[in-house]
Amino acid sequence: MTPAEARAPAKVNLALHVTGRRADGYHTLDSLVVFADAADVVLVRPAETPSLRVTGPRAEGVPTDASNLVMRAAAAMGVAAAIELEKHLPAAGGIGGGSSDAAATLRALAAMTGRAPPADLAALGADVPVCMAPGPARMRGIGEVVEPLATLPALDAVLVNPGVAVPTPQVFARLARRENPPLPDPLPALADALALTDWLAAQRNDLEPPARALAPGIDAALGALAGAPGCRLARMSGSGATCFGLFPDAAAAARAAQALARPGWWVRAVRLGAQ
Ligand SMILES: C[C@](O)(CO)[C@H](O)COP(=O)(O)OP(=O)(O)OC[C@H]1O[C@@H](n2ccc(N)nc2=O)[C@H](O)[C@@H]1O
Ligand SMILES: Nc1ncnc2c1ncn2[C@@H]1O[C@H](COP(=O)(O)OP(=O)(O)OP(=O)(O)O)[C@@H](O)[C@H]1O
Repeated sequence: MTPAEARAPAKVNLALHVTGRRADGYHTLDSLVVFADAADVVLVRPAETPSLRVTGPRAEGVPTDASNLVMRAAAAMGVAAAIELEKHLPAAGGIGGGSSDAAATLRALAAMTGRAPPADLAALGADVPVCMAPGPARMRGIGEVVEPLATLPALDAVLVNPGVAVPTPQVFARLARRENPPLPDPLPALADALALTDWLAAQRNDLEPPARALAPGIDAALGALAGAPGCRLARMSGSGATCFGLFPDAAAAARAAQALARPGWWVRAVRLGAQ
């Protein structure tokens, strides 16, 4: 067995409609998901006993014990491995840090051992199924129903995390309304980035109002993005607090990222949906 590496790209919910709640308390979603060219990196090596080392610029505060989702992913595959997790993405940030790391671990361990990943991916986290093959997708159920959208146009964006960790369960618990309209079915044909952006403006992230009530820093991030020259749409991803702004091209996104930089904020110009 030789070591293997996998990238764990940031997940962005371009739209996130909460459509109901199941008897077990999990919410049903209808979400348009894309991935960014900003990522954590997972490296796995064969070992007698499982171990984890967390490195990188965003390692602080990330669990290094069995509660880390990469360790839970390895345990679910029944593989003992020495894992190195290089953190670049803010944790508890609404861009699937833990879920994308778990999915990357499963891909790396599958490459290292030849074993198949476990069948019940959602048991590791509702975002793990969509993170298994990172690409544009419509996600439904509680996250286990994933429909790839190969033709979705790529977008130039800026991600802003205002430095507040927002626990996902608290955001769902504060929803004023659990039954909301789903995305249109089927989705319309969206020829280019501008058509996609215009259409997205009429969709929602239903978790944005409860997250804003919990973490006022989100208002500041959304306001700053919306006021950046060229920004066509500013919205929160997942359960927050990371927000994204959509821009006409990579140069406008890069200029905005530079202008938005401030202490305590994580700001990145990214390309969404072009993996
Ligand atoms: C909000 C999203 O980020 C949208 O992509 C995800 O659905 C959250 O995915 P995740 O972080 O992998 O979520 P999990 O770790 O499975 O769940 C964390 C908590 O969020 C709530 N949760 C999550 C997903 C879902 N469909 N309904 C929920 O109510 C539950 O309280 C759950 O205990
Ligand atoms: N590999 C990991 N990276 C980051 N956080 C992790 C990891 N494993 C476990 N955690 C824990 O999970 C919690 C948040 O996980 P995660 O980063 O997936 O949230 P999120 O980005 O808000 O997810 P989502 O976009 O699905 O709402 C944190 O409290 C953190 O302690």
